[in-house]
This record gives sequence, structure tokens and C-alpha cells, in this order.
Amino acid sequence: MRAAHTEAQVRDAEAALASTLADGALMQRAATGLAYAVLGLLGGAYGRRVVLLVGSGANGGDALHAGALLARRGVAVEAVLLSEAVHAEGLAALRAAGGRDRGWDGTGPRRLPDVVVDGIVGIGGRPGLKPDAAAALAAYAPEDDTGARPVQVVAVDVPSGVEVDTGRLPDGAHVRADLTVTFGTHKVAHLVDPASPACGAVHLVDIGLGPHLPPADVVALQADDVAALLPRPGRAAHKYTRGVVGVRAGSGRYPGAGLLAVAGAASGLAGMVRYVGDPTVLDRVREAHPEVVGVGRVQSWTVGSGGDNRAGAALRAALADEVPLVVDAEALRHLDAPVRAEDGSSVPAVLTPHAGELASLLGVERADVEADQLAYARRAAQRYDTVVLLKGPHSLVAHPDGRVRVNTTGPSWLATAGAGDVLAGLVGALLATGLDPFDAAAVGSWLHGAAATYASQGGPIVASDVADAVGEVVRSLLA
Ligand SMILES: NC(=O)C1=CN([C@@H]2O[C@H](COP(=O)(O)OP(=O)(O)OC[C@H]3O[C@@H](n4cnc5c(N)ncnc54)[C@H](OP(=O)(O)O)[C@@H]3O)[C@@H](O)[C@H]2O)[C@@H](O)CC1
Ligand SMILES: [K+]
Repeated sequence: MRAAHTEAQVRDAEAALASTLADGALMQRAATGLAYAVLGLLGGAYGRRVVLLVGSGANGGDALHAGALLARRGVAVEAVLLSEAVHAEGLAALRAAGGRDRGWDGTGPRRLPDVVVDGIVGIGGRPGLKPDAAAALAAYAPEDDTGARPVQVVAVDVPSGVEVDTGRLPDGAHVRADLTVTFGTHKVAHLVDPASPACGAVHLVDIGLGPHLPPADVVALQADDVAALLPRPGRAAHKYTRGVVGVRAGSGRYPGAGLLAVAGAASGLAGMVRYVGDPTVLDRVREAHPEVVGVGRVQSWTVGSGGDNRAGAALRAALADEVPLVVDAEALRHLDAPVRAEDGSSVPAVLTPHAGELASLLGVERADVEADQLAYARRAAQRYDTVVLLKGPHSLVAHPDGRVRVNTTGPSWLATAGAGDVLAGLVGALLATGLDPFDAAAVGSWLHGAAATYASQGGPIVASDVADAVGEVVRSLLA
């Protein structure tokens, strides 16, 4: 499990740990990890050139101490001091090691360095960059029109300027890193979009914080977590004990969506799949999936993918069964908040909106949801009193109690028509096996992304490729 903590949680843990250590020991651990990560990126020391952009806080102190270690290894290190007052011990260490420093006077370098280390601000930073910091960054790590750079940027702890606890980006400038070296635990911004792409690859340095940290509210499941949650048929299993998933999706207008939701549901995780809906879709489902049957009892429903104006009726019929259900696409438009069966009892559900659909659910603008995904996913989970899976490059699975699981699997090629229909079917199958909605949504989106990566191999895919690859991913997890 990759855990992401907030600034306050990190500071409390740091205080508890620091009280057991000599002064400055934690910063030394952080700076050493940072320096070795930079050396790895440089591929050597002699002849390499590193510039440190140094702000007023301990984040700049990390950069200066790492710079001292790099200078002792033979790297040419120059610190650009962006504040009158920088970390005094760090600066003394850099100077003692033979590193140079200068203030920022608006003039850039004669020759660009190999790596720029962003020690402008860390978890103590306010959003955005001050004009001097933005100007120094542009001078030492210039970007062309496509955003390409001749210099690699390593962020200390977090890319300066991003909102650490929310994953939001500021209105103005922020650092865009190739590598972020963080300490003790991940921060929310490392996992949550739109900030997470600004982090580049994230490298975690263990500084001993672990025992002092509380359980994280924001986590990303890893392969071993997913393997532990996967349903496995017991020796005495038969198709009904493994769970039956029903699909009410697709329409005369969008028959393919019904087929794809069935393909996701028919990944082999549940014991049986039923399709209930448009007769023309049913004929095509039977052709493509001869094992799929019609009306009967189910342990879960997937409703709405590719639906038409009958999606509301399909949702009501599914809710009446009072089994767990996935509510997707068109069916989302017919939901009441909170999600309840007709008799008022609560029904375990997973809502699977994309940003536009989540915006409609909450009566806000799509752009607002995209800019503040964590907050809006949590708000929807609370308002609808159910699990919400907000689809995107890093999908979020939000529980009404505030916990969030971020999905980090899947290539950009997964942004393809019908991928969401496959996901809805897959999560429905996991619900049928007995996983609770929070687990089913998180495991389903992890498998969906991993299957896309497996199918893609770096190239283009279509949605049915993803469904076809789920079995292979499950096999490798079980191996
Ligand atoms: N916690 C841990 O376990 C460990 C933490 N460690 C390290 O400490 C870091 C946190 O250090 P920190 O608390 O000193 O704050 P930090 O982020 O350096 O800067 C805050 C200062 O910057 C300023 N400032 C604010 N916003 C600004 C802006 N937009 N643009 C420009 N300036 C801005 C503001 O000053 P002001 O402008 O208000 O005068 C404020 O004083 C952490 O990220 C990690 O790297 C490791 O060493 C060891 C283990
Ligand atoms: K930083």
C-alpha cells in the first residue's frame, strides 16, 4: 500500500521522531537520500553540473545539504539563493564542501546545468511561485513551446507551488519535475491529479517516520494489496456460490456499450453473467459471449453504460433487488441522493462517473471537478452516501467516511471509447463475488488499468482489448 499523508500528519510525526534524535539528523537523512537520487540521475559525478534553487525554509536546507554531499563527490554545484535568509547550516556545509552560491539578480547561466534541484518550498509552501523563483526556474530549466527541456528537474519533497494536501495546481506558476524525491511518506499531491503529473517519477526516502504516522486517508493499492483482496473460488465452489452479476446496459442506440459491459463482467471473476435489456443487444451478447444467460437471480447489478431513456427504469428495477450495484453513465442521471432502495433502505453501490458526470451529480462545472478531484469525489461520496469512483488518469475511489484510494495503474492509451463500460462490468463482477463496494471499486480500477498496460505494451488499444487482458493480469497476480 502506498500511503499519502497531509502536511499536518507529517509534521506531527516528524516532531515525535525528531525528539528521539540528534539535532539535524532528520535533515541529514533526507539530504543523503536526495543526493544519491540526483547522482543516479546524473549517472556519475565528475564533470556534472547541478544548480540548486534554494528558498527560505527547510526544503532549501535539504537541497543545500544534498548539494554539499554532491560537491564532495566531485559535482560542480551552484546554489541560487532566492531569499535573504536561507538555511544557515546547509549553506555553510555547501561552502565548506566547495560548492558556490549566488543571489538571484535576474541573469541566467552562461551554460545550462545537467540537473536543477528545486528546493524552493516543500510542505510549508503556499500555492504558486513568487516572481523571482519563477524567473530563476525559467532561466535554469528553460522549456520550448512543446514543454521539452534540455535540463532535468528534481523536486525536493514536492514540486514547489503545487497544493500539497489537495492535489490542486495554483493559478500561476509551479515546478514541473522529472523526479520528485520525498521523505518519510508520500504526500497527497504525489498521487492525486492534477498535481501528480507535475511530480514526475516519485522516489520515497525512508527517514524512519513510519512508526509515528497515523493510518493514511489517501492510499494507492499496490499489486500485493490487490492480490490479497482478489476473490478465489474455494474447493466446493460452484457458479452460484461464486456470484452472479447482472448487466442492464446498452441500448439500440449504443449496443456496443452493452457488449463491453458484459465483456468486463465476463472476465471470469464471478461465476455467471446475466444480461437483461434490449433484445437486439441480447442477440449480439449471446453471439459474442455464449456463456451469458438471461433473466434470473443475481448478486449484483451493473446498470446504465450506453443506456438510453430507459436507464431510469433499469436503475429502479436493479435497486428493487436490493443487491449491490454499479451505477454508470446514463443511469447516474436518475439517482437520488442518498442512494436508497424504494423502501428507503440503503443499497451498497459504486457510482462510476467521469468528471463531467460527477459535475452533473453535484450541480457544479466540469472544470471545477477536474481542478479539485479529491474534494469533489469525497463530496459526492458523502452526498450520495456511497462509494464513488471518479474516472480519470488517476481514478479516485472515495468512501463516504472520507477515505480515498487512488488508482495509479493504466497507460494514457486507456483513454479510449468504451473503456468505462468494461470497468463498470468488471466492478459489478467483483461486487457479485462478495467484495464490498470500496474494495470492488479499487480492485476493479487497478485490474482495469493493469489489463490496459498489459494489452497496450506501449501501443494503442481498444476497450475490448482491456476486457480480454483481465484474465492474464489476474493469473499473474495469483502466481
Ligand atoms: N517534515 C519532515 O519530516 C521533514 C522535512 N524536511 C524538509 O522540510 C520541508 C518543510 O520545511 P519548512 O517547514 O521549513 O517549509 P518549506 O516548505 O521549506 O518553506 C516554507 C517557507 O517558505 C516560504 N514560502 C512559503 N510559500 C512560498 C512560496 N510560494 N514561494 C516562496 N516562498 C514561500 C515561507 O516563508 P515566508 O515567505 O512566509 O517568509 C516559509 O518560511 C519539507 O518539505 C522537507 O523538504 C526534511 O528536512 C526532514 C524531514
Ligand atoms: K520543492
